[in-house]
Amino acid sequence: MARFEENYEILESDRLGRYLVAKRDLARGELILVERPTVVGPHWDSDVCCLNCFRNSCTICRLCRRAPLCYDCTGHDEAECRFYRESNLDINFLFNHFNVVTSVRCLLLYRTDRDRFWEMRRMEAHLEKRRGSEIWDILSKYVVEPLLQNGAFDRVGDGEGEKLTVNEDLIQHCCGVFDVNAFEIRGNGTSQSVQQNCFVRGLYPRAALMAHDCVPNAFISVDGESNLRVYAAVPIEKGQMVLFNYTRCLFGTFERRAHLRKGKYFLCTCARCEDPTELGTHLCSVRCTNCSAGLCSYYSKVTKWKCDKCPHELTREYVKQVFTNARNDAMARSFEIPELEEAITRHSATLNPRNSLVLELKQTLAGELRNLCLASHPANVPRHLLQRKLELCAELLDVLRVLEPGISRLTAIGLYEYNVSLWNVTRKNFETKEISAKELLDNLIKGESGLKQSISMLLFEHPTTPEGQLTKRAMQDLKELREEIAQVRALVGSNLKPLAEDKPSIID
Ligand SMILES: C[S@@+](CC[C@H](N)C(=O)[O-])C[C@H]1O[C@@H](n2cnc3c(N)ncnc32)[C@H](O)[C@@H]1O
Repeated sequence: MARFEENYEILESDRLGRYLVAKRDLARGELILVERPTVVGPHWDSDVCCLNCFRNSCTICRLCRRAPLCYDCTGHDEAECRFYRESNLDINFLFNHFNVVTSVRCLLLYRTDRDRFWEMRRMEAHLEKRRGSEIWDILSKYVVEPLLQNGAFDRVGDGEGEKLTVNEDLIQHCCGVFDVNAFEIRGNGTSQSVQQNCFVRGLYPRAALMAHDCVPNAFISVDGESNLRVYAAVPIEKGQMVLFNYTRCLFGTFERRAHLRKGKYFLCTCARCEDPTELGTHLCSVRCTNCSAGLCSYYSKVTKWKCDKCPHELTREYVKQVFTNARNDAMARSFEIPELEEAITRHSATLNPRNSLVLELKQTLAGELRNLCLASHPANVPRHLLQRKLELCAELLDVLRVLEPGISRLTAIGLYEYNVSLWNVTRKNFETKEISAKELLDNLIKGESGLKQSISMLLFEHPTTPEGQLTKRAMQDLKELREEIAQVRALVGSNLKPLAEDKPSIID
């Protein structure tokens, strides 16, 4: 891994703490670093699951007689097994207190890898900001107390010289380090069917040094062995910070800032957060009630909702009400297409068609249309629904171009969905003779180019993740699309007509 050190250096400032900076110009898609995890473990709030693969557990380890395992796994980490075996913990301890698993793993580093233990101790946990907070009290009850009351760590460090004093602050530090720094691990190689309520996270001390920005220039992927790779999403010049988005790209500024303040303990002041229009995307803007052509955005310096077309200002109460209405609808999540359409129309009128809450409804709608297409043959899906999916994807891609430039998982998915819909709509238009064979060919070629662009981004995803599965499907689609292009090209070339009647097989 040493060779990656020529890619970045670690700097430090009062505001950011430690952060990564490019040591040389990095090209789009270039690998910046690879890191194996210091600790991988379930979120403290997860359901009981296999300690080896995080799938549903149904048995226990034959050696320590405490660790939950699944049918396929015969053991778990050796040091962890020894720890539970030698402890005086009740046989049901982990079933009653599964919340402790990841903290125990952090503490066991003291036995297994002292350097990594001290590295973990050095990581930012925001202990003082968390002390006495709601999360502190919850973790005291569910993690700290079970470990201290049961004397679980009385013997850690025995036989290795120094004895580790495990107290409340140390356990809270382990929890804080995970909350502030850990990356989610989705469907890694050993946990293909990770159960719904087992949220697995990994600690990567080097990658965790990336500072946050709401428009990142780097992205990550995690492979089947839980190794994490950091890539440049766009070209990064020497001396620029390597920036990762800690929160959700399509959240509006209020939600992003709240999420970062609550979970990462800082107020984000990036260019996107400081711009009332969110770089022109208007994700947080509300339609003006005076001129209706204008959009009102929040100017935090003067604490006012001001219109961009007229002198009108909205009251806080009004804005709060329209946001609450839309949030309630987004949370209620009706999956009926007509109801989603109705909610989108209603909230577009008060917020705006690109407001993050409306976009959330649109994403749900696009997902429903996608399910419909998957459940039936494209030929049976009404054209107006395919056309609607196209519009929704195009709108989402427009926003992503600004907020997640370069290589992006969301863009890759959007491009895939857009181009598959384009393919299907084009076929239908040709079937009904609304377009010529030449236009069919042009659109198929356009779809091929979009699909290739999507695959070029999806290829960064590990095969066992949902996006990895999508890559496989997209490659198969590309193959079929190319075959179809070859057939249509031959027909256009030989000038056969009328194509729709003579060659229905091409579009079936
Ligand atoms: C994952 S850690 C990053 C490493 C950390 N800077 C360190 O020294 O260990 C996240 C923490 O870094 C700081 N941080 C990261 N990005 C920031 C930003 N854009 N503005 C302010 N603080 C930031 C915050 O303290 C945040 O809780």
